Amino acid sequence: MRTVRFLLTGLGNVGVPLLEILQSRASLLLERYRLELLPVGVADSGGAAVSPNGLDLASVLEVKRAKGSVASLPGVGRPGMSGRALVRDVKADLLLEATPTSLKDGQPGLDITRDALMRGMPAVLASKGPLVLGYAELAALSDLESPGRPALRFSGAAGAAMPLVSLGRGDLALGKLGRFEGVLNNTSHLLLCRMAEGKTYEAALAEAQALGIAETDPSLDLDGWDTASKLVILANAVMRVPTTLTDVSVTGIRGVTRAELDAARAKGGQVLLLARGEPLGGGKWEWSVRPTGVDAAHPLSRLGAMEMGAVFRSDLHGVNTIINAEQGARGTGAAMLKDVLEIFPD
Ligand SMILES: NC(=O)C1=CN([C@@H]2O[C@H](COP(=O)(O)OP(=O)(O)OC[C@H]3O[C@@H](n4cnc5c(N)ncnc54)[C@H](OP(=O)(O)O)[C@@H]3O)[C@@H](O)[C@H]2O)C=CC1
Ligand SMILES: N[C@@H](CC=O)C(=O)O
Repeated sequence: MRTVRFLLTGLGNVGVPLLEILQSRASLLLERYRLELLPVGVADSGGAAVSPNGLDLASVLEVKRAKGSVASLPGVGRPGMSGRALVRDVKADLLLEATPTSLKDGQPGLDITRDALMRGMPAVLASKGPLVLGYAELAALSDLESPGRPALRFSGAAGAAMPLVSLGRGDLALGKLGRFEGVLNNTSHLLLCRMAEGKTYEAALAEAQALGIAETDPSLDLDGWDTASKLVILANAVMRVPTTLTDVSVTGIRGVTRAELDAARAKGGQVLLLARGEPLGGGKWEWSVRPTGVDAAHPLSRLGAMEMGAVFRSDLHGVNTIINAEQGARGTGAAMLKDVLEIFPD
């Protein structure tokens, strides 16, 4: 049996289900992969909890379900201890990062991830900020560009449970990729669908928040920036084109009218917040995110309210369309654990 001691920063809609999966699948991990994942440090906005022998998952989950901080846990709580201090001071084999995304400075995830990689600790990210603002730097610090450096994985950041990074980087290897299209943000898609059904914007956003899929700052969803972030991550990691947010033309869903929604539905399609990458030749691509009316012939035209999807076109592999129906953020936790299994293969 192998024991991997891990740190988890961020214990919200993603971090909590991740720990729940670890609890419910602990015996499967042991039986199938001979792997024990031991939480030795966790952090939220109030501080941290640390135990070199392993934290009691039930107590961590109990305090988070009660909306408390792990810093209050008797004996192990460290009020005010930051995620960065956790990575610096606690001996561990792996970082799992799920703090809120900031597209202004990538923090706190960017510093936390950089510190972990520089300490030789592999990192698995759900947060997008570090990748969107620091992809080149983090790739150079990790196995993505520097063989022998610690691993950096981020399946959950670029499409939650939809395995876009694995498909694009792995299964479509050697293909010359053509136009990419994707509905990469569940919250905005749910809002567009609910508005087409006659629901209010506010009610639809409340539904997304109750499901745990809206960003901590939901304007990232509504204004297209979460979609653009995922597109930037895919551009760098899958299309392998150095790309930043300033390369993406971004329009969110706030200006979409009921008439536009009705017109698209009348043609058997719908309005999608579509992320698009268009190869222009010579290694250049055009990137955009904008509400787009698609007709019935489009591969994503029948996407349900709780679905996201993407279309990869490759000269070797043809057209691959992937659609994922998800209920909440649990799939992101599962995607992070898939990344862990990739880093620590049997
Ligand atoms: N929700 C989803 O479906 C998905 C989310 N993501 C990404 O995953 C990340 C987490 O999302 P989500 O769980 O929904 O967000 P939440 O807002 O639900 O949770 C964020 C967590 O981070 C903690 N936190 C906030 N600031 C700090 C800090 N400075 N140091 C340490 N911990 C901190 C919060 O603490 P406290 O508990 O005290 O508030 C909370 O536990 C985001 O970057 C998001 O973009 C990726 C894919 C899907
Ligand atoms: N806010 C995002 C969560 C996953 O990245 C979404 O709604 O898709």
